[in-house]
Amino acid sequence: MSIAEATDLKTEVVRLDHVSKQYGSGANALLALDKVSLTVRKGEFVCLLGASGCGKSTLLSLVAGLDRISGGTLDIGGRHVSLMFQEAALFPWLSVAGNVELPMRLRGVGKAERKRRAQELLEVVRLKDFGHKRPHELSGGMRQRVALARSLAQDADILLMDEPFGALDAMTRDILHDELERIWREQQLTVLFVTHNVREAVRLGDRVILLSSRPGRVIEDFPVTHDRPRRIDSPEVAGQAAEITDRLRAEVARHAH
Ligand SMILES: Nc1ncnc2c1ncn2[C@@H]1O[C@H](COP(=O)(O)OP(=O)(O)OP(=O)(O)O)[C@@H](O)[C@H]1O
Repeated sequence: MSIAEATDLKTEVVRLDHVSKQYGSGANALLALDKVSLTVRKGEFVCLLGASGCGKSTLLSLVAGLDRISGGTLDIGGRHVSLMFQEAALFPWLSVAGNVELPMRLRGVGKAERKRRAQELLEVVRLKDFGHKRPHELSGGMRQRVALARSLAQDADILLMDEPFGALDAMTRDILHDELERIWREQQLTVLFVTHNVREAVRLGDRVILLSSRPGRVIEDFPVTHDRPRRIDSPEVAGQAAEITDRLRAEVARHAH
């Protein structure tokens, strides 16, 4: 690796400094995030973990620019983000290829180039023969692959993923972990990934950031250094997941008192 590349890898692409988010005002005010500070570097895979309602989705929507922060600073340096959710939310009247082409159509990419790129992305997610199908003809796992291809079609600098595999069975999820890890490496993506699932976070992340119960604050930032590709059922992943789960349980119990 050249020095330039090494420096590039250290570039911070997302920086949150004491970011707070309050919904509503007065008696209806709800503090969802409280002075959250975190950075994500180029090429990093960062998982966000926390109890239900701690503000994980709020944090992603702030980074995506879908909502405004109430305090602190948030800087993504004008980079482009794409957001992927638990439900694929594909357009049922468009073919699979049409769904993948859509972000390019909106950007004004010409038809031939769009078709070429959509086919390339369908190959990346291993759906090259399914471009002509309609979303309802696919399984849940296949639909999430299409959603991933559509996210990649946005040519974003940062991929924001909100429990993208939460609705899938364990086996399908396992396969998609492998696929996402491969694509992340090949395409040198930067990923901010929200999950409830501690093992999933350790399986995928370079770091696992634990948020407190509402209002969300960063309570711990766990580096994950096990060799890749990892297996979700490996002793290393299970061991670190148990450690993080204990920390999460302690936090949930603290909040319950
Ligand atoms: N648009 C909104 N208006 C008002 N309150 C909101 C809004 N969006 C989220 N909230 C509240 O903010 C808090 C954080 O919600 P958020 O969805 O970010 O949590 P989460 O950690 O993603 O939850 P889960 O893990 O259950 O998906 C919750 O109490 C939620 O009710």
